[in-house]
Amino acid sequence: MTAVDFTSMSGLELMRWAQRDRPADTSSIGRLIGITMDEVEKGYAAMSIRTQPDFSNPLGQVHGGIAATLLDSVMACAVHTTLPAGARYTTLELKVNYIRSVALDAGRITTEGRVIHVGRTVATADEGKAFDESGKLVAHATTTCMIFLPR
Ligand SMILES: CC(C)(COP(=O)(O)OP(=O)(O)OC[C@H]1O[C@@H](n2cnc3c(N)ncnc32)[C@H](O)[C@@H]1OP(=O)(O)O)[C@@H](O)C(=O)NCCC(=O)NCCSC(=O)Cc1ccccc1
Repeated sequence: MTAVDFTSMSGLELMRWAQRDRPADTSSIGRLIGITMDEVEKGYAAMSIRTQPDFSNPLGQVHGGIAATLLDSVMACAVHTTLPAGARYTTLELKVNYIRSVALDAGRITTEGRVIHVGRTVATADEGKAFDESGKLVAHATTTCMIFLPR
């Protein structure tokens, strides 16, 4: 397998690589719960997931952590698409509103994230939105990310 030099890729190049070429057996939270990276543009990302019985909370609906994980991921990746090669980042804060419960057999949940602001040390994103298969909004979110630019 050819080694990939992540430090030489811009955030957008890295996200496009992750969408297109990342080996399916690479360990990640995305692989564990089945997140698909559907679209990546500068300042924008879209991801989806198929609901499964193991997502159940004790109330018999999809656990809120699934939407939170998707929304955290999609907004952070949207931020990442704006960063130069070698920059790192992390989520500082995440706020999720759960608008509708998601049934375990709901099917595919799609999410989108859009960047609002990218500064030297802080980035914010919103329009972290999650929709069910009928197009109904099930959750929305905002985030603040910390950026570590290369020295
Ligand atoms: C019900 C409410 C909280 C408030 O709704 P409002 O905004 O005041 O009402 P609105 O009239 O605008 O209707 C909006 C939609 O809600 C539906 N609906 C309304 N009332 C009821 C009702 N009484 N019963 C059933 N459904 C009701 C209504 O039909 C409509 O849908 P539709 O347009 O027909 O398709 C809603 O926002 C919601 O379900 N959020 C998701 C919460 C969620 O899933 N959290 C994550 C899981 S928690 C977790 O995992 C943590 C945990 C771990 C371990 C153990 C335990 C927990």
